[in-house]
Amino acid sequence: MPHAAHSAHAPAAVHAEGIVKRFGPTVALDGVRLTVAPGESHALVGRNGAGKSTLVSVLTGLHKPDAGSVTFDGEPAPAFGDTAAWQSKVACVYQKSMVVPDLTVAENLFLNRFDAGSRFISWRQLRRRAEELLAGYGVSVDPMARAKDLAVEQRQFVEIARALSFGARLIILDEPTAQLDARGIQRLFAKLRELQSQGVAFLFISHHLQEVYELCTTVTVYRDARHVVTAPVAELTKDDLVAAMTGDSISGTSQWHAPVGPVRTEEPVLRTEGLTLEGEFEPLDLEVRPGEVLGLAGAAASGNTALGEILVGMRKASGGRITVRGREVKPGSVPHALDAGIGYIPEDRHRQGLVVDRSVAENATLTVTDQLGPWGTVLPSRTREFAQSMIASLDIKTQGPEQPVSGLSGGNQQKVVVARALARRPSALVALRPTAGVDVKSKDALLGVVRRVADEGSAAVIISDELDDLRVCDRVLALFHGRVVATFGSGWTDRELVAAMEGVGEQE
Ligand SMILES: Nc1ncnc2c1ncn2[C@@H]1O[C@H](COP(=O)(O)OP(=O)(O)OP(=O)(O)O)[C@@H](O)[C@H]1O
Repeated sequence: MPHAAHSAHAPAAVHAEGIVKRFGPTVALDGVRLTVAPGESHALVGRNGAGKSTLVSVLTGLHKPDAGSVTFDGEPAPAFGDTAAWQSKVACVYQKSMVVPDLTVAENLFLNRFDAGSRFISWRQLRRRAEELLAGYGVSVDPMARAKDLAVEQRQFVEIARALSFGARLIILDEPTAQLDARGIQRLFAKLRELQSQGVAFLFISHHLQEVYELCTTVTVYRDARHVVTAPVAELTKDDLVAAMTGDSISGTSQWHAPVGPVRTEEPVLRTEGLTLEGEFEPLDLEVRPGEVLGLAGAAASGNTALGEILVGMRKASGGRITVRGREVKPGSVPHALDAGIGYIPEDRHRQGLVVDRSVAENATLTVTDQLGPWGTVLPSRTREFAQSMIASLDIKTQGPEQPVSGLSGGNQQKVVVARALARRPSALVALRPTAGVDVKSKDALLGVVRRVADEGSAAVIISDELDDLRVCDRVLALFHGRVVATFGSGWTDRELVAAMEGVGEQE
């Protein structure tokens, strides 16, 4: 090998040096570096807006840096715009799928890959080639299955196999576990370790520091567009890592539990009676009192998400009813749920949350325009003022209320979604996995806001499988296969709650 003469080590899978990237007045990357060794699993962590996604765009050829250099395997990165050449070096598996849902796995694997000479490729041939390719990477997925019918981690395997088949030896995973349950995560990690042993390198971006410790050997921290530290994971405690991310030393907050308050006797704000959705969850009577945060814990297919979607009017129950402060809510209608006082923090900001080309201020006030001026007029000053208070209380990193939401980092966009839900001062706040994609420190701030909404007399429901989300709850119901299998006060241990969500908890 040409490089071997110079170094005992193989050249880095990727080496980036002095990378600068500006968006107008924003410096998204300020001379950062990153080196990932072959076969290494390297974590990149940082708070929302630190520059992680921007670096990924630079490393995958989507953004041209204003300064700096990138090499793959010791060779200069391909020319900007030469997509095929970039594909042979690196690929990123995003939270949002890049596969075409209606096509089969085989078709997705070979999409845009037939040269003119192979126009008449037969289905049988396509299938055989797909089978070989998948088997080559130890991926057991039916090549004839439609992509949309795959489990999330199977879809990720297909995307990884596709990238490797182009020759890439570096795979970037951007929050890959966001939509996976505990078993899915273990299957994904097992596959990543197997590929790593074959020399494939991974750059792993996650706000779940626990996963960083489980999977990665090295970690790099960025803060405010700058490189802060690169170190073996084993040499940094979780507190060190958080301190590097935030620039100060905070600790212990994630272990915080809601204090045990007095038993509340007021009439419930939110109540369900016999609420059910056939095939999703069994009839359920819930009562959430003023000042209470109720957690609905459950893994994928537990029914907790369907229940949340019914509470906020996105789906219609097959039986039962919902009342807010004694008033029945018309089923299956988001506007009616809003009118009844139900505020909603959705899970998927890309689809349900925002009008991305509008400003932070406009998005934050979308549900309250009737309160921002007399007779239906919207006073810009009032809108700005309201947005500014939200930016401060949720710590939204933005140039100001006028900045389009499209220019915010993912986690900061999620905070705008939260601001919008809070704007109406809802009687009952329903949050679906509210902190997905939000950094550790903002997570605490955001959950603190939910807690505060309740403390001021509203009811709140958090639907999640994230233990940190559930820690702020006064009471947690664990759902498994559509049934409540356990109820916890605020003193549960991680083990017992996880066990209940996995269906092995003690029955009540
Ligand atoms: N297209 C864009 N236009 C303007 N500003 C942008 C654009 N993309 C990113 N930025 C800004 O660059 C900075 C870095 O954003 P980036 O998305 O890289 O952060 P991140 O670390 O990935 O955050 P998150 O954890 O929230 O995803 C932020 O201040 C963001 O507002």
